[in-house]
Amino acid sequence: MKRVGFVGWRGMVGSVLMERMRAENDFARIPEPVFFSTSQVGQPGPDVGYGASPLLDANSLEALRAMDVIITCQGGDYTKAIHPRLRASGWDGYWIDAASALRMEPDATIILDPVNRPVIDAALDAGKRDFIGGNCTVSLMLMAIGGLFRAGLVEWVSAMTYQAASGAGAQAMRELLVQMGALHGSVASLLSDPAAAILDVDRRVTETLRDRSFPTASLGAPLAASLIPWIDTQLENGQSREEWKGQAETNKILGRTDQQIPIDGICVRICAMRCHSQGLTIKLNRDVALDEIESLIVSANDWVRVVPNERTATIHNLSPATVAGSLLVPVGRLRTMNLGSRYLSAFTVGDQLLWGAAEPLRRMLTILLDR
Ligand SMILES: NC(=O)C1=CN([C@@H]2O[C@H](COP(=O)(O)OP(=O)(O)OC[C@H]3O[C@@H](n4cnc5c(N)ncnc54)[C@H](OP(=O)(O)O)[C@@H]3O)[C@@H](O)[C@H]2O)C=CC1
Ligand SMILES: N[C@@H](CC(=O)OP(=O)(O)O)C(=O)O
Repeated sequence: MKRVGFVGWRGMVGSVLMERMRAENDFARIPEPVFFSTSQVGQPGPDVGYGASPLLDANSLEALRAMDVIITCQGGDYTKAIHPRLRASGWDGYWIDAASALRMEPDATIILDPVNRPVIDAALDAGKRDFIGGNCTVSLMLMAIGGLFRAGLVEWVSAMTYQAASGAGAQAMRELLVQMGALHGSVASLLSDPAAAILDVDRRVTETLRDRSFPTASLGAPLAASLIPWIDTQLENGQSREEWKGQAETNKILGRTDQQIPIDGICVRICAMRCHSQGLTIKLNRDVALDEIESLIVSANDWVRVVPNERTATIHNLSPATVAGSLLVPVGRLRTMNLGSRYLSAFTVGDQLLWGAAEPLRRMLTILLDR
C-alpha cells in the first residue's frame, strides 16, 4: 500500500483533509504521496515531507492507475467521469471519496468508522474497494447519537437541521460574509446614532435584502438575516435530496439491510459558517431513564460530549461559534418531551468540514495503512 494519490486536495474539503493529515503526522506513513490536479498540472504540488513534486493530471487514467489508493475531494462530477472508466480499465485499488455520487451504489461502503467500523471491516474482508464519506448532516447526527442506535433504542428520528454555508461550498461562505457586509453597510450610519429608531434600521435592512443588487449568485437567496429552507435538489415526493439522505444513508451506514429506521425532517441553510446543527426528536422503543440515555451517548465514541440541559452550559457549549474547528460533537437539550415518555429531544452541533467531510476519509486511509 505505497502509492496514495490525492485528488481535490486544494479545495475546501481537501484543504481540511491536508490540515488534519499534517496534524496527525499521517504523511510519515505514506512513502509515496502523489498529488493530482485538473487545472494545475505540472505546477509544484505541496511538500508534505518529501519535497514538492509536479502535480499530475487528475484526468489521466494512466497516472491514476499507478495508485494503490486514490482519495478524492474533487466532487461528484469528477467521480462520475473518472471512477467508472478507471474500474472498467481493471484498476482494483482503493477509492476513497468525499462526494455523494457513489454512496448508494451496492458495492460502495459509507465510512464513519467510530459508528460503523464492523461494516467497514466486513466490506474490506469481502474485497470491497469503494469507500465513500457520508453526508455531513447524517455523519454528524450519528456521531452525536450513535450510542442510541447501537443500543437498538431508536424507533424513528425527526431531524430539523440548521446547516452552515460551508455545505454549499467556499463561494457560499464568502457570499454570506459579503451579504452581512452589505446589510451592515446599509445601516452603518443609523447604527452609529444611538437615537436612531430600530424600526428604521430594520426597514432599511429589509429593503437591502430585497434589493435586486443584493449578492445571491452562490446561495440563490439571501442567507444573512434570513434562512433558506431547501438544501440540494428537489425530489418528486416533496423531500429535498438532503432530507432523503437522512434515512437512506443512516440505514446504510448502520448496515441495516432489512427493516429501515424511519428518519425525516426539514433541512435548512442558516447563516453559520462551518457547523451544522440539528434539533432532533427521537422516538425510543422503550422507556429509558435520562441518565442511562446520557451514558449510552457518551460511551459511543471519543468525540461526543453531553452538555447538561441548562441555559448557561447550553449557550456556551452548544453553538457553532464554540464548535467550529473542533472534532468534538456536543449533544444537549436532552429531555423527555411532553409528547410522551418515549419521545426524547436533543440538539447537536458539529463541524461539517471535519466529521462531516474530511475526517472519515482520513481515518479510512489509516485503516487501510494499518491492514
Ligand atoms: N463542501 C462540503 O461541505 C462538502 C463537500 N463534499 C464533497 O467534496 C467536494 C468538494 O467540495 P469543496 O471542497 O467544497 O470544493 P472546492 O470547490 O473548494 O474544490 C474543488 C476543486 O476546485 C478546484 N479549484 C479551482 N479553483 C480553486 C481555488 N481557487 N482554490 C481551491 N481549489 C480550486 C480544485 O481542483 P483542481 O486542483 O483540480 O483545480 C479543487 O480540488 C464536493 O463537490 C462534494 O462532493 C462532501 C462533503 C461536504
Ligand atoms: N449537502 C451538504 C453538503 C454536501 O456536500 O453534502 P453531500 O456530500 O451529501 O453532497 C450541505 O449543503 O450542507
